[in-house]
Amino acid sequence: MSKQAMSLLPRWCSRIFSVELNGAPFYFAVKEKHLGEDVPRVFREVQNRDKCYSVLVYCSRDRIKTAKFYGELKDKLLRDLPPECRLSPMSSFLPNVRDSLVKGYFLKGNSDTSSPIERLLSDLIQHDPVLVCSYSPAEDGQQWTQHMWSETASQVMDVAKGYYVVSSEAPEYHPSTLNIINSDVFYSFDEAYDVMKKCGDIIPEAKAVLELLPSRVEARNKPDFPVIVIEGLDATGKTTLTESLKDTLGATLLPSPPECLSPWRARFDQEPPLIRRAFYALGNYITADQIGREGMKTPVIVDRFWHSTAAYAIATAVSGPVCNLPGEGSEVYCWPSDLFQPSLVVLLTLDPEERKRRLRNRGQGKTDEEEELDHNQLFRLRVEEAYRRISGPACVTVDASPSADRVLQQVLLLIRGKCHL
Ligand SMILES: Nc1ncnc2c1ncn2[C@@H]1O[C@H](COP(=O)(O)OP(=O)(O)O)[C@@H](O)[C@H]1O
Ligand SMILES: Nc1ccn([C@@H]2O[C@H](COP(=O)(O)OP(=O)(O)O)[C@@H](O)[C@H]2O)c(=O)n1
Repeated sequence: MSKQAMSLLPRWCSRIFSVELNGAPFYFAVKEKHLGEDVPRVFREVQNRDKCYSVLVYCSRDRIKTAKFYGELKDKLLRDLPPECRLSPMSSFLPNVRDSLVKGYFLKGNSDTSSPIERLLSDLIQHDPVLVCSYSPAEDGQQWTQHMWSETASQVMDVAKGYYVVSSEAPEYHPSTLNIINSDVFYSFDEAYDVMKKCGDIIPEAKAVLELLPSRVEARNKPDFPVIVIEGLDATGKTTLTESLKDTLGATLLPSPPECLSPWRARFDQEPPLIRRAFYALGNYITADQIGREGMKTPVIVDRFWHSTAAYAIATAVSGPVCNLPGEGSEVYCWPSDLFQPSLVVLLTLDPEERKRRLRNRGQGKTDEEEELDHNQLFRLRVEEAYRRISGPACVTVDASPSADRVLQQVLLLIRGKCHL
């Protein structure tokens, strides 16, 4: 077993494991002895002949490589595993301990598929940063045990001792919230810059992005004119409103991410969250630099800014219902201390049905496939709630369902009240 895998072991029995089945997490722990505890539900539903496995990707010191590998692992498993094998997202963590989350997959196969699955896992453990365990019924037939695999120079074998798997309560903090800071959301220019810089060797476009960045985050004077950010989900009317505000106020309109990043956006959208989110975070600093210049001449309207970066990142990192989000007031929702703070942030909200209607009218209604609807609904609710929880500045919610002109008037009232325009 590699040194890095060994480093996960000392607190192995303090770790909780979570398997996500149909979007719901099932938690279990491992113990050296069992005292008649319940068999975890994940295993209770498994048929007699079935065998289960877990593949966890442990974090090497090279975060970029780990993030890339995690994304590639899913593709590899889906491609190479027998089609009957069921693959579910899985994680292991120390309850409520920051940065303790390791992610992976839970595999369920039957006796017909165990040989090809085990061949694939043997190959993985020898070449990649993974920790593999298999799960099978214990001798008494009542309990299930976890056996950790170990790779030696020539073969893969079970570590002799098995651990019993027992049911575990849901932790206070949803596991996916443990690693958000500086992996999904960046709270300073330097943290995001560091990720982009390290990407330079494997993603040539990262170098081009670095060249577009302001040479340093300058402590500019506050712009003379107000800076107003318009936020909201796709099709809530941001483009319509920002164009009208620009004309009405004689303002400069800046999109975020800035136009200079457009050629690279599709490229970074394909990357794992660590890299993708660093790209968007850096975009805000470019926009902030532009705000600093334009805000000396005219009012500035910004189409999306840090609220979007953080809210989408948090809502994607966390799965399930809104209650899984980090609680209100969590440091996760704090504004980066080195990022320009706008005078006003307006969040446009819209009834889901009306939003869908506007998406359809714009000719982009194809994402609303029935089977995805539930998932999207929860995602939408998480984004909106994360928007509302972000502070420093917090956003002011405006109902975007009235006519475009009435929404404009409503926002102008807010601007005049807050920014003395
Ligand atoms: N207040 C409004 N009432 C009705 N339709 C609107 C309103 N604002 C925008 N729209 C229409 O809804 C669609 C989405 O608006 P858009 O401004 O492109 O949203 P976003 O920039 O937030 O994606 C467009 O077809 C637009 O004409
Ligand atoms: N400042 C920004 C703007 C967008 N984004 C990301 O861009 C996506 C939304 O872009 P979009 O193309 O749907 O935006 P619009 O079509 O609404 O302008 C979200 O996934 C956000 O994560 C960001 O992270 N930071």
